[in-house]
Amino acid sequence: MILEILKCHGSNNDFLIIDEMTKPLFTEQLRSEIALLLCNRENGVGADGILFVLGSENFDAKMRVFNADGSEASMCGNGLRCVARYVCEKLSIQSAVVETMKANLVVNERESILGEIPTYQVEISPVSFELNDLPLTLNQQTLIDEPIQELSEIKFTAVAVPNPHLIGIVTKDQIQSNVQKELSEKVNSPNKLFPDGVNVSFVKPLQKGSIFVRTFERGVGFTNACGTAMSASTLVSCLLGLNEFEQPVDVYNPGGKVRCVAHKVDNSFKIDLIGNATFTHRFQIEIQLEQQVFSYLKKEEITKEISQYKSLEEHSKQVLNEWM
Ligand SMILES: N[C@@H](CCC[C@H](N)C(=O)O)C(=O)O
Repeated sequence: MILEILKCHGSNNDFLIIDEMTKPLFTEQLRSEIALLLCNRENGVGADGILFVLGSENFDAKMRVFNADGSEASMCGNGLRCVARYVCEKLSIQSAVVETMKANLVVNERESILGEIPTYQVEISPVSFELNDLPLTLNQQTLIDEPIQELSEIKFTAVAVPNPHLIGIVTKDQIQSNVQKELSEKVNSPNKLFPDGVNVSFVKPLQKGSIFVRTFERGVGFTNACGTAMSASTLVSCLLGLNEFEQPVDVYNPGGKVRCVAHKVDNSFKIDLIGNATFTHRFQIEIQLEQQVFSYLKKEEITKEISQYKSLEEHSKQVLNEWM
């Protein structure tokens, strides 16, 4: 089978987009196997995940997200920005609704966050602090800024947006230590607390209106950034009084920077995630699904977009050098 693949990234969290809008091409099992084969950084194309873009009966498109280990996730914030751009450009529209596993989400083209970098805003919702929704097996209903005794002394907040996140506000020393890796590996191996695993973020407040977030992603490991994690971290920083609801928060990450706005209406929450949607490569591959092998027929690097994004990487590095 011959496949066209678009490689893209949001904050250097990179994905392969496979277009199934005209008709579904794969079974569930095959999507998982393709993710394992193509995301491999040694002998695959290399990516943190695959975004399958499908047609939708009631909305503009549907997104399915598979992690590099072949597991499916209910949501992907950085990936949704890339899918937003893909769908808007394909349908010649500036705004769309994309169906995801648990919600139909509004996405919009936005003015660039720096230079001419293509920028999209996506809605991150639904949000739940109920432990059953992650799931996190503890004898309580929610976990807001509290340590989990079995894990560590760090205080965590557990939130589903709707994929599961564990967010800890930490010091610079804790970010630079091995603690996050050890703890994340524990909760993403078979364990009683998080039967489905969890994305673990360490958050360092920088100054009012800006935070740094580093995330160990379920199904991948440390990535340059995780969009749902940065959204969840912004929300938690507002809930704990470090930042303000309805005000933009600059979220720095090892791959760049995004802007998030957390909204609270009565007791329900949602977050806007605004950031780059950069297309870096176009590939045509021939894939033999039964043998699980592939070869390249065409490779094209989109150099203009790769160099446009460098300005944001530089800006982010400079800011982090000042503050961290
Ligand atoms: N990188 C993504 C999240 C991808 C899914 C996550 N690893 C999970 O399993 O929940 C993002 O940008 O949100």
